[in-house]
Amino acid sequence: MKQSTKAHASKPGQMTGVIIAAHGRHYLAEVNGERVQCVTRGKKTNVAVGDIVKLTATSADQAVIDEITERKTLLYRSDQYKSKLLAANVSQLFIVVATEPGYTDDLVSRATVAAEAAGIEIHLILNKVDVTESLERTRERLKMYSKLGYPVHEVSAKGNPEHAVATLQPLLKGNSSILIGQSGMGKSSLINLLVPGADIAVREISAALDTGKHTTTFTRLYSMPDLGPDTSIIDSPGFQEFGLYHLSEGMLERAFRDFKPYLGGCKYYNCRHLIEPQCPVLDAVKAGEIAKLRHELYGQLLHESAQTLY
Ligand SMILES: Nc1nc2c(ncn2[C@@H]2O[C@H](COP(=O)(O)OP(=O)(O)OP(=O)(O)O)[C@@H](O)[C@H]2O)c(=O)[nH]1
Ligand SMILES: [Zn+2]
Repeated sequence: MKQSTKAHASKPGQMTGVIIAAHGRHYLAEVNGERVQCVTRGKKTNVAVGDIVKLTATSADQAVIDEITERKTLLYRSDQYKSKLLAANVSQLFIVVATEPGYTDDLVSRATVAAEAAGIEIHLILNKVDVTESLERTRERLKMYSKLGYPVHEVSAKGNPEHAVATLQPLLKGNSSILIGQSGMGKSSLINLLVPGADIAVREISAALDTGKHTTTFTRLYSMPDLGPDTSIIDSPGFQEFGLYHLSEGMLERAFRDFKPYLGGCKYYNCRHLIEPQCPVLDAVKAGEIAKLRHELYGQLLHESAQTLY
């Protein structure tokens, strides 16, 4: 999106930075390669990792956030009560799954729906392909996603790290990406391969934000200057749930890529594709063209969307 330079011209003393970590109302921004602690004005917590912000310095290494510049994308989750910003301005989402332990289709599919709704490209990474016993079964399960057009990249962070880097680096180059995954899939192992020094950076960020022992519970952004000036990767904590209460009915049906060919053909203009007669979406589920799992998740998300209290 083109932005008028005038609207975003900096005031005297103002700096532009990117938010690289967030913890409560405390943020860390990177400004010309330097880290600056910053806070919002008032009680606002509407800043996300990846946001480009205008800052005014309050001391040598502290600042206040004046303005969030227009976001290209915003990825978020939500529960009944409020939404939780995951990342701003990312162009692609990598969902890490593994041969072992097993991943949950419900969570993977919810992540795809969130990304589709936000206009973010989706890739899956199948890690631990060295675990051969469960490889074929996992590949079979993942066909549901490759059929939707989401690329699945096979790697082994531990078994063949060079291959993992060679596979993923070209995909990251020039893009801002976010990695998500359930605990145990090997996301940290992959981040450490892709971002040498990530461990040290996490400790430094944690100290700067004063998060104490909770070193892995916050989202952080790593610039990857070796891959170009606009390359970055966001690491987010593992998750057990992925609420999407914020998506309206209309947004939901469009966020299911598999529904697209069938939308618009329903007998009733306000068809919810649940029990209505003459619904091509339901026909496609019956015919096996849309996976049952995906349609069930759609039904569940519609239900959640009706429960929103905010
Ligand atoms: N066999 C095998 N094990 C791996 C591979 N990658 C990671 N692991 C192991 O899987 C376990 C989990 O890896 P992590 O990188 O900590 O996983 P994570 O997804 O960051 O998990 P959390 O830190 O719990 O969020 C560790 O014991 C790793 O050694 C792989 O390619 N093959
Ligand atoms: Zn319908």
